[in-house]
Amino acid sequence: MNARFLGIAELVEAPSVAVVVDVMRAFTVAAWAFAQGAEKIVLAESLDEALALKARHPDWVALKDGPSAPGFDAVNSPGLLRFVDLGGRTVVQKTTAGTVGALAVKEASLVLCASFVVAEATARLLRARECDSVTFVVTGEDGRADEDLACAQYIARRAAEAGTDAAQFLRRAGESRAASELAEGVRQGVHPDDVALCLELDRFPFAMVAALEDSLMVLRPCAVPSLNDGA
Ligand SMILES: O=C(O)[C@H](CS(=O)(=O)O)OP(=O)(O)O
Ligand SMILES: [Mg+2]
Repeated sequence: MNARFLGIAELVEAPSVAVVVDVMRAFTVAAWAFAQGAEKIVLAESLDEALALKARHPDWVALKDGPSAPGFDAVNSPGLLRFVDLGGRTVVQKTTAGTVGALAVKEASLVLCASFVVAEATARLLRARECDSVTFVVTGEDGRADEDLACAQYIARRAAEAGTDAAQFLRRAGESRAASELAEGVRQGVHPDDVALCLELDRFPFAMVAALEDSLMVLRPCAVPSLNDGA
């Protein structure tokens, strides 16, 4: 597989296949939202758009990163979201890096949103679709966030060879600036378990596919056949 790793600002043309990586915390949170029963996640362009969507659909759950704010129902924390029943709900998510990265590749023919908790399912979907050229979007810190780059490199390796060991990639993510900032209370809207939850390898068996639906970028879980199913 031909893999390239780009920051959001380096995306000059729409890739064919994009894997948008945000370990801490947008796409760990998104996976937890699906685990808690959410039907879909609308990725909002701005806080104003998130609030406008919420106003139009009062039953939707509006989620932002940083501290909570009027009009929003939840923050971008897996540790907090794992206790929320989202059965059948639509979540609207707006964050600094992850959602921006996904919206930057909305013209791609296949967009996967990923983190360590869905790494194997993401790699397996890339294999199943026989994707031989994949652009990994490293969303954090202008493409230099090591938790995102490590996860992207791990998924790329797993997509090419099933035997890759995750330990060194998880160690890099655990030593990243984002992990330190979350642990030290620099970031807001944080639960003490957030870093550990973001480093849980393959916590969930699904990948996450984003696609345009009526001009909104919508993220949905995607079941991936397990190895035992012959994939
Ligand atoms: O929620 C996060 O961890 C970050 C935003 S900040 O760095 O905490 O302000 O957003 P994300 O888009 O999930 O990287
Ligand atoms: Mg991030």
